[in-house]
Amino acid sequence: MLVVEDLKKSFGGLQALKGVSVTLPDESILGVIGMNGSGKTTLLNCINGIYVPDEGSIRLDNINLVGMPIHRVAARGVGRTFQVPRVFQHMTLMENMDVAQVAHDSTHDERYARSEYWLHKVELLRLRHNYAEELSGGQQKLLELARIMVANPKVILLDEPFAGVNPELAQMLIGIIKEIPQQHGCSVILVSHDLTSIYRLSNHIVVMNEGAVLAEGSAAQVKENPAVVEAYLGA
Ligand SMILES: Nc1ncnc2c1ncn2[C@@H]1O[C@H](COP(=O)(O)OP(=O)(O)OP(=O)(O)O)[C@@H](O)[C@H]1O
Repeated sequence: MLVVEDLKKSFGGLQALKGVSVTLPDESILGVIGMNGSGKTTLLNCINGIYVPDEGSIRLDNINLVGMPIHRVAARGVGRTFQVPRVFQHMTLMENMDVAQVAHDSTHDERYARSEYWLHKVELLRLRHNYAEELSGGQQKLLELARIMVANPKVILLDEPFAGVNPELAQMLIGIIKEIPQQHGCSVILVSHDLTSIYRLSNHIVVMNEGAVLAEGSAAQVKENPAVVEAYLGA
């Protein structure tokens, strides 16, 4: 379980997170929505160690991640994708997948099989010897997801996975994300402006507004919350 408590982060005079608390139970999907600039990406950046929060705690299975460098947070089982995918452009897809498993105590054959499994899942296996730079933007997002999943994470943080992805690939992505908690024992924090996908996928939704949690609950609860409708959905 990932528990974030009272997280605060400022950039100069701007308070991007004003005391945010969220809980991600095991094998679940937490959707995070909110207007531009409400602090969603900053929350992810604090969780995976890109930023050190000013205050608050982030505990994964009771271990505080605050202050850990990014690679150690990753080694604890936190995977992350970005709004603009960060794959290794000048490596082949298989090399990208292999790099993600360097810390793993497994044989070359085991790593190869896992790489093939995930590339097959995201329907990129036929391109496994191509360079990542040859992929479309949407395919790079799929590769990035495959690359974090091949490392066998406990928690993945997905930042706008559907942005810039064509509808067909987005449907495939939704299907893959949906089965990750139960099939792979991994929880998901999903940040997206795509409300339809958020409502479809999330067990619980947090609505952020100006660096704070404005509301949370099920899709139905969030949709009916007057504060949410006024501040966000009705905007
Ligand atoms: N490194 C940084 N330096 C200065 N300000 C930053 C930095 N990162 C984020 N901010 C500011 O913090 C606030 C929250 O930004 P953040 O990217 O977390 O919002 P967001 O909800 O993810 O927005 P969007 O939906 O547009 O991606 C914004 O005002 C942003 O300009």
